[in-house]
Amino acid sequence: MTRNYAAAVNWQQELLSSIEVGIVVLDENFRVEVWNQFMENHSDIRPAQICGQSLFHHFDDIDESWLRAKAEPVFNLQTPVFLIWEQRPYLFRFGSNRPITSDSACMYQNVTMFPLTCDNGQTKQLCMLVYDVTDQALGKLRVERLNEELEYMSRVDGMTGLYNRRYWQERFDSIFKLYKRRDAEVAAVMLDIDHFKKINDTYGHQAGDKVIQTLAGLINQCIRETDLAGRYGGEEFALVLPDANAQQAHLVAERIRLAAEAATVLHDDQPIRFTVSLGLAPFDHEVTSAMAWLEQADMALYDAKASGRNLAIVYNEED
Ligand SMILES: Nc1nc2c(ncn2[C@@H]2O[C@H](COP(=O)(O)OP(=O)(O)OP(=O)(O)O)[C@@H](O)[C@H]2O)c(=O)[nH]1
Repeated sequence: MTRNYAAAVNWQQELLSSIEVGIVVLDENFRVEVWNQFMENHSDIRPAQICGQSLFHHFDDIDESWLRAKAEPVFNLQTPVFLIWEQRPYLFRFGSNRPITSDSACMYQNVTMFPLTCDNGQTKQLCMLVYDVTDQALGKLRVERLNEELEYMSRVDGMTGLYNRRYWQERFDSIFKLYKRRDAEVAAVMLDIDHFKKINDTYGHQAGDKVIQTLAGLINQCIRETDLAGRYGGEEFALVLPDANAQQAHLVAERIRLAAEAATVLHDDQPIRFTVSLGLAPFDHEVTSAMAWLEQADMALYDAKASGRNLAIVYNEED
C-alpha cells in the first residue's frame, strides 16, 4: 500500500465516522457491509456485531417485504429510491436526542438508497444514506397543527363551540345547491331563546352567556353528528337536518324545545329557567335561493313567537 493510498483510506474512515448522516451498505441479501459511526451511535450496535449479518435480524420492526420491494429498482434498474418521513416517519427506530419537551420520541428520517455499481456494470450492493430530519419534521408538523387550529377557530363560535355564522352560512349555501340537484329531504331550523333580554336584565350578561352555552350543549345532544348547528346571532341558532322531512325535523325541534324547558342554569346559586321558539322549513325544490329557504324558517320562527313562544312551528306557505 503506498503512503498516499493509506492516507486516503484513513481520510475515508474519518469521513465515514464524523459525518452526521447514517451510511449503510447492504448486499443483495440485505446483509450489512458498512455501518458507520452515526449508525453505531444511534443504534448501539457496533459494526463488528452487525457486518455480515442480515439487517432484518437486528431490526425486526422493519417491514422486510416492504423494504425489499422498495429496494428492487435500486438493484434491478440501478435507480435511486427515496424514503421520506411524510410516508413513514423512520426506517430505523432510533431515539430522538431532542429535549423531552419536544413532541418526538423517535428520530424522523429521510433515507436515500442508491446503487453501488461494480466494474462490470452490475449492482450487487446498495448504499443507504439515513438523514436525521427530526427538526424539520417537527417544525412542519407544528405548522400543520397550528393551521388546523386556526382553521378550526375560524369556523367555530368561541362561546358555544358551534359553527359561527359565516361558516354555517357557507355550508348551508352548499347544502342548498346539493339538494337542488337531489331528490332527498332536508330541513332548516331557526331557533331563538324566548325573552332573552329579560334574562340578561334580571340576572346579568354573564348569566345570559351561561344560558346561551347551556342551550348550545343541549342542541348538540339533540341532533345527529351529520346535522349542522351554528350560532347565527346573539341568542339565535340555525340548524340543517339532512335526511329529515317536516315530521322528523319537528321531532328534533320538539326534543330541543323540551330539553330547554327542562333545563336549569345555575348562576350565583340562582336557578335560571328558559324556553326557546323554533321555526322549521323543509326543503322545497321551488325555493330559489338558500337565503329564501332560511327566510322560510325565520318566518316560522316569527310565527312561533307570535303564537305565544316555547313552540316549534313548521313553515306553511299559506300562512
Ligand atoms: N348575554 C348575552 N346576551 C346577548 C348576546 N347576544 C345578544 N344578546 C342579547 O340578547 C337580547 C335579545 O333580545 P331581543 O332580540 O329583544 O329578543 P328577546 O328578548 O329574546 O325576545 P323574543 O326573542 O321576542 O322572545 C338582547 O338584549 C341582546 O343584548 C350574548 O352573546 N350574550
